[in-house]
Amino acid sequence: MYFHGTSKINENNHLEIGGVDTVELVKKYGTPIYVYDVALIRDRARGFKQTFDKLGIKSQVAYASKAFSSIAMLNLAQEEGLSLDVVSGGELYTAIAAKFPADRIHFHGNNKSKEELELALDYNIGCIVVDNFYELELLEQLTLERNTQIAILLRVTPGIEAHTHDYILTGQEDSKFGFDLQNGQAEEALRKSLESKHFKVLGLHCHIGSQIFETTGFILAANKIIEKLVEWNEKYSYFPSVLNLGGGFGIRYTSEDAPLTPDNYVKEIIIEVQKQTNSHQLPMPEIWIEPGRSLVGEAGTTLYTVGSNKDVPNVRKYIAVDGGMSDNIRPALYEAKYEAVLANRPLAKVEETYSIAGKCCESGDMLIWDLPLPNTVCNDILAVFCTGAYGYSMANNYNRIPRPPVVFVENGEDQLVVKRETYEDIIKLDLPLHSKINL
Ligand SMILES: Cc1ncc(COP(=O)(O)O)c(C=O)c1O
Ligand SMILES: N[C@@H](CCCC[NH3+])C(=O)O
Repeated sequence: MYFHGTSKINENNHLEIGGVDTVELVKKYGTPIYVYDVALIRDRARGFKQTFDKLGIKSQVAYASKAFSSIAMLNLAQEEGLSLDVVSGGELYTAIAAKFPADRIHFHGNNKSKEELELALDYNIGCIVVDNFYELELLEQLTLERNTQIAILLRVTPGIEAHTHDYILTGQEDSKFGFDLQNGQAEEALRKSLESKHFKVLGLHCHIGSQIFETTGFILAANKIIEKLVEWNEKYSYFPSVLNLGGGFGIRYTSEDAPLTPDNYVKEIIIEVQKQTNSHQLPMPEIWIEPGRSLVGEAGTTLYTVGSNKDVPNVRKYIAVDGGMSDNIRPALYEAKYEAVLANRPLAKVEETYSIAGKCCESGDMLIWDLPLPNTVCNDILAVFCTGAYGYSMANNYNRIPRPPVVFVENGEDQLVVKRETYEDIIKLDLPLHSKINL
């Protein structure tokens, strides 16, 4: 049995997280419920930040809020001195509502709308990561109308195929994201940006993919970028002050995963950039990174109540929980694997193998296949580990199932940070037929 962060078995023989008994949490808040181990998030944030500080490298560690965005989460990111990566008007709006310092917000996205860019300009955010020529033109027009200047990074695709699931790869040549580094697009984007007096071109950004366990891909990407920068420095006398190498640092979902620690992920990358820039007698740029999953993924645990079961003799035993692909779509989307225990009796003898079904009307709504568990009965509490990234943020109302609440636990205290959705919430945007209500 593997426990993340502060999770452990307590004197009541229950799973405890952040000093709080999960069985008590279920009594208080019901199920399903996402529980976040705040100390683990702080620990990860400090791990990344301190590595840069110890090496004396100017940096920004931006939390990729797509992994889990809520006002309290952004407050926590701010408390830990992180910057923030947002990728939509909604994520930016959450940052504004959380009063996140504007100058530390970076705005991503491959199809930002005029309204989204205007919101970013209104709030005067730290920088916009420009993804394509359409956006470059639109942003130039908007800054011209406002007679203002905005800091930008150019997102480039370095042509790296990182070893991960196809759908979460982003750095390869055939990708919807960014300016291609090899075919001249990135250079053209740089030239256009440098010509505009409305842009302050901070530097380049790349993100090679997600759930990556090795530093090789990051190093390769950095090298390809620096190679171009050397060329561009000669041609345009331009060298960036910022090199943003994105996120994507892998975490341990199951025993098959062997992640590095935050300092190990970034140390090698920093050293390589230092080596390359030194060898070309160029200044060391600030290094920015954007971890999402590695900050919050292992900190999240989802608690479910076990309900029905079905035995298919000689084939499989199913047990169903009171959530599923509506609160965790990753198994259905990526065949993602998870580990789980019974939170109310984690030490009970393992004597069965169950497949854990969700309650949605889809055969593919399976959370875990072939999970070894004790004899499990209705009302047992199943704790699925490592659901903190892309769980709540990808939750949905399929079958009109309300989204679960989010509770933070730390030092023996629990705090509700996102309320449970209600049936009223589910229908609140609906209008009856013939209502004749216009926008
Ligand atoms: C541009 C960018 N930055 C950061 C991230 C965060 O990735 P992860 O959660 O894997 O760290 C992503 C998602 O893959 C991304 O697309
Ligand atoms: N949402 C994905 C990863 C994509 C990250 C954003 N580019 C996941 O759950 O693993």
